[in-house]
Amino acid sequence: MEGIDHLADERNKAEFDVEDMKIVWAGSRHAFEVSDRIARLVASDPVFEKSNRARLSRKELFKSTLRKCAHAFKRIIELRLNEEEAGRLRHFIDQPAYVDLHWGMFVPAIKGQGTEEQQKKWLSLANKMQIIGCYAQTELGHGSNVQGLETTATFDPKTDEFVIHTPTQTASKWWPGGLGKVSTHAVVYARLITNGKDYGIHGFIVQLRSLEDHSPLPNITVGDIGTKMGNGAYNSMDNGFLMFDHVRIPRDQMLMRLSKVTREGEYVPSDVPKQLVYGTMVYVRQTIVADASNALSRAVCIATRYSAVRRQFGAHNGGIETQVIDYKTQQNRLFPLLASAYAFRFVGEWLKWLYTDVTERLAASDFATLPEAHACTAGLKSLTTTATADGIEECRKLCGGHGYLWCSGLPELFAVYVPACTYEGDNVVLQLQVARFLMKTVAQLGSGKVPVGTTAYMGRAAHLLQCRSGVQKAEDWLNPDAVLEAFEARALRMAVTCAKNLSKFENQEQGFQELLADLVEAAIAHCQLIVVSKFIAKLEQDIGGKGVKKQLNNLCYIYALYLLHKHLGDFLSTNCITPKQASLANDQLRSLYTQVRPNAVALVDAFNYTDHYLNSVLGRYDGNVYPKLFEEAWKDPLNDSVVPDGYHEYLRPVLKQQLRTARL
Ligand SMILES: CCCCCCCC/C=C\C/C=C/C(=O)SCCNC(=O)CCNC(=O)[C@H](O)C(C)(C)COP(=O)(O)OP(=O)(O)OC[C@H]1O[C@@H](n2cnc3c(N)ncnc32)[C@H](O)[C@@H]1OP(=O)(O)O
Ligand SMILES: Cc1cc2nc3c(=O)[nH]c(=O)nc-3n(C[C@H](O)[C@H](O)[C@H](O)COP(=O)(O)OP(=O)(O)OC[C@H]3O[C@@H](n4cnc5c(N)ncnc54)[C@H](O)[C@@H]3O)c2cc1C
Repeated sequence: MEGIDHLADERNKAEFDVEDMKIVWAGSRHAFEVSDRIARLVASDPVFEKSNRARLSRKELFKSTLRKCAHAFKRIIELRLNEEEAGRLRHFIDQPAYVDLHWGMFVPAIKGQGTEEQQKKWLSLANKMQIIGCYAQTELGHGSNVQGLETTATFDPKTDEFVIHTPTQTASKWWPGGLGKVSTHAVVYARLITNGKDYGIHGFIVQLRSLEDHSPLPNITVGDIGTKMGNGAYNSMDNGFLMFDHVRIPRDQMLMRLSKVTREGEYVPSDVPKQLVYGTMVYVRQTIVADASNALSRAVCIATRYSAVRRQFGAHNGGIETQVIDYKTQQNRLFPLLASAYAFRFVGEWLKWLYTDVTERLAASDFATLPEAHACTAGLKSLTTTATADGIEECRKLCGGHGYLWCSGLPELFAVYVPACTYEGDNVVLQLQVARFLMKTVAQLGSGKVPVGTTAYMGRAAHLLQCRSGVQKAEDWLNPDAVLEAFEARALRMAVTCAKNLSKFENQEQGFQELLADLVEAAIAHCQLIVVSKFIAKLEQDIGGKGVKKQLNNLCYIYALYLLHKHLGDFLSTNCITPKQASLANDQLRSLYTQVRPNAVALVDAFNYTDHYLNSVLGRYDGNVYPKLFEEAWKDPLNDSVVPDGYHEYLRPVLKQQLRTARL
């Protein structure tokens, strides 16, 4: 029935003020108001309709994406939206597109690596979208191993130009988003060669297509790499391939903020760490962490509302059946994901602060915190995207059979999200960066250098290596010190064990390769500690609103104790806790699930998602699932006719054949 809120009873049960929680989730009242206004603007504009995306051919989908981007740009100008509002607009349009790479990587790469003069020239064009750019780093043969890239940029002093060339097939650029069909320009990463010497990977601005008719410029071969996983999903993006046949660009199109090539061809190395050439990746990894909570909360919102609507078993004497959300198994799968969504929100906020802080320090030539910023962005990108991709799939299963329908919103969300485990650095490769950072930190313990920031706990090694948890009853697991100590001791002990095992190898690099799997586990333990500690730190802030802090407290301990339960092997094998304490943690977890249960629907309402953004029949705000599932089914092209196309050619002859055979 239209107009009825099938989830009203659930909403009435809530023990906190949802409106206040919306502000906490958004980050501030201002952020909430901007998001709310822009989400409604998108939802009410027919050009941004997306419910039929799965039924479009790739070409139709791509053209509709171009239309949406053009319309969005028009609205941004008409409504004079600022940068923040424009970013929210793109977010709520919710269709991967070339603009993501233009604004998300091309512009930041120029900002981070271009000189002031270069920024002035290129950003004024890019900001008005008079040129459209992408980030062309990955090649067919190398993605993770950036130092292994093969594209060359050879300086020609005769003409004061670089010659950009693709020497082999594996050197072809492959994957850059926006490259395939749209970008007029790219920041191309290539090996800089001058005076016969290879100086490694540097960034160059290269024009790819004519600004008159969009055709590729001479000696450039460019196209789309093909259809990707899922219907709709990431197929709105033109990930591309690109080959150069001795393409010439002026010398001043090398991004020269960090290092330079003079008119004479002399290479002038940077007086800042060369790793700053990777700065765009640090920036984007930070935004990916901030985005993980968006994707996970969206899936959790769908699964929670549907779990409250769906009933199976448990009816007695003709009574009403049990809501599946009341099964402890459902809660044990769903509530840790709800808690993770909030946890990732807060760690994302903190990482944004860390990124801003390191950027300011770099501007003042203080490079001390760069390794930590790299480790945190890499490790948290890996941790949050892995958990989010797995979490979306778990939400699909939590919705039973109907979760597998495209109109549940979950299959497409998964297909769009899962490459986040690979792009901006494969998640295992990134955890190995964290492991290297941890091994360095452990090696320095006792040298007088005090670990700071996220590794400060390692400075308390004497205590953490021998302490035993003091937990004696289930409620003790709600003590932040008890939780933090267990997570710190586990992370430190795993890192120290790896370091000890490494020291048994004569060749450290060989040892590192041998211990890769353990090192990744140690890195994950360290990153989980960061998330837990930032959630606990959030609770120490002044959070107002009726009952809001209590709910966040419950979610925080669900997150921590669920991790403890999931990684029990780590905690027990490192003697951080006893089996009895593990069992008490489980008791506490069950109690927290009971406390969250009446608030579950309100906790997902606090995400403030419009039905347009969710695009899910199962996650509808009003919970009116069943009639809408039918409506969706009737819309399917297969139901356009009662007898399907192909009946006369392929079905009737078979049926007739069977008839004849049966008569024999
Ligand atoms: C909401 C808005 C969102 C906008 C964004 C839209 C998203 C759109 C979706 C997709 C876009 C996708 C884009 C891409 O995928 S772009 C390509 C990304 N590619 C990668 O991430 C490659 C992964 N590989 C690497 O990052 C590196 O090569 C490495 C980390 C694996 C290092 O390899 P290695 O060979 O060991 O190292 P090096 O010799 O190169 O350097 C070692 C040295 O440098 C330190 N270091 C490495 N990376 C960084 C860094 N980023 N910052 C600072 N320092 C770094 C490393 O720690 C070593 O330090 P040392 O031990 O002290 O020597
Ligand atoms: C949707 C999508 C969008 C993308 N957009 C862009 C873009 O805009 N611009 C761009 O330049 N690139 C882009 N990429 C490319 C992306 O950055 C790379 O695919 C990514 O960095 C992973 O590199 P790879 O493909 O070389 O993986 P590989 O390194 O080949 O990984 C294969 C396997 O090897 C393992 N492995 C690799 N090295 C190690 C190691 N040292 N130790 C242990 N295990 C290892 C990995 O864990 C993985 O299991 C995109 C990719 C995707 C999927």
